[in-house]
Amino acid sequence: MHGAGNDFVVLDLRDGRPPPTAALCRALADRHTGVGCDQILTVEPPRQAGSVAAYGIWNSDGSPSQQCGNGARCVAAWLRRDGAADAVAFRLDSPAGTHAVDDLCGGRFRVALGVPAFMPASVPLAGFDAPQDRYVLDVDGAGVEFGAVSMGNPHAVIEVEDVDTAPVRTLGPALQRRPAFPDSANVGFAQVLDRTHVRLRVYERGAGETRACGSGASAAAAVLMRRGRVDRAVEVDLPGGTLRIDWPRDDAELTMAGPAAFVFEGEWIA
Ligand SMILES: N[C@H](CCC[C@H](N)C(=O)O)C(=O)O
Repeated sequence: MHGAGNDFVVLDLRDGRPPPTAALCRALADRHTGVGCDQILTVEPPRQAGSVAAYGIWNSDGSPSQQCGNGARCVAAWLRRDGAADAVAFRLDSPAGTHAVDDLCGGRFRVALGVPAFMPASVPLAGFDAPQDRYVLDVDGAGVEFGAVSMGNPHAVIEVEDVDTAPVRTLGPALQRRPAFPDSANVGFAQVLDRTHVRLRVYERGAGETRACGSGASAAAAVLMRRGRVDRAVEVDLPGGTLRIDWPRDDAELTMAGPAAFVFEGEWIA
């Protein structure tokens, strides 16, 4: 499956099979000797009463994550197709919490991803006690200014003049490797076009640059909204597609809406 070009192998483990090992995730994700994907998603029995199912997330390098916005929409589409979610509104559990999902029809879904967490300890971001709209870290001798927020997974957001020329594949890994990010980070490069449109590229933790990052679009929108740079409803244009982010108030849940598509089904020959 893919959500705006962020692609996934989806494993249905609702029969109680164990989650994949890191080695199996890396094997599945290999784009030459495996299936090829940015992340592996597992569909699992619900963790909370009232939820239809739960999902797990593993990056292509085998590392686990607590959240995947594009993946949440794909799991929602999976559950609607197999009838487990028999209503257009239902709830899904992730390692980050429980999420209200709306099937918007036409292959589009909206997911409530919780309240963005800006406390440094929540990101986590070490070396800072109170939340700041802008942090500065020294990266290879140069000061890099960024915002930081957790969507259940850690994000750094750098504002740039032009995403096409942003140093995504050099500064992304350099920043996520800083000791200030003890759990690494997904690094977004955001270009504000106007108050309702943002362009974004994301160098993801555990996967490198992806064609879209749902939690990254949410994180970038939340940082820019808190700075007053954009309105509380924005379209985020990523290389693989456009996501709609709404975050009406700082104490409200943020919602992310976008596509989810099935690509191929097969059997893994171990
Ligand atoms: N690389 C992320 C997980 C996948 C997130 C992304 N694909 C999304 O749509 O949110 C992390 O390690 O936190």
